[in-house]
Amino acid sequence: MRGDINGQGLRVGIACARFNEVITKLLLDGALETLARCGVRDSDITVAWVPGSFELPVVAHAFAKSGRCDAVICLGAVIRGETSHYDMVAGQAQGGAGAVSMDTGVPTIFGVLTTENLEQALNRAGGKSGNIGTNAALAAVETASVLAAIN
Ligand SMILES: O=c1[nH]c(NC[C@H](O)[C@H](O)[C@H](O)CO)c([N+](=O)[O-])c(=O)[nH]1
Repeated sequence: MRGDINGQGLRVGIACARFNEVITKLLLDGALETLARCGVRDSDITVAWVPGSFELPVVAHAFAKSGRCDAVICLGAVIRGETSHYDMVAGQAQGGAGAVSMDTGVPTIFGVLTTENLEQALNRAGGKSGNIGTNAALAAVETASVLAAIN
């Protein structure tokens, strides 16, 4: 069984962290462009900005429990050089996103960069290593497709 990347009719919630917005805006741009390429209508996409990656899971959970989202994407950038609590922020974002998926059954995609420095983040936000926002959007559409086939 394989999912496809046909996003027509798919409703997507995106929780995006404002912290390191210079990076997360690029991730969001990549995700939105990819969702459009997959056929997801603009009107079926809701973007919610949160202060930082630590707050992503609670908003992702609200999207998933609303009954109005077939997939949820969490976008953020946690950069070690800027914080002494890097592991806590990154851990909450990762663990929280996974918990939302398992708690609700709504695919909640972890599109949060965890890097050592800004350069590594820029490379993964549309630079030479691609765009994690694009990858997250594709994962959201494909996983929703697989779940639709199973259910
Ligand atoms: O998304 C991030 N939030 C960060 N902190 C804010 C955090 O996510 C919460 O918004 C804050 O702790 C308030 O709860 C970061 N740093 O601290 O460096 C970071 O690198 N990335």
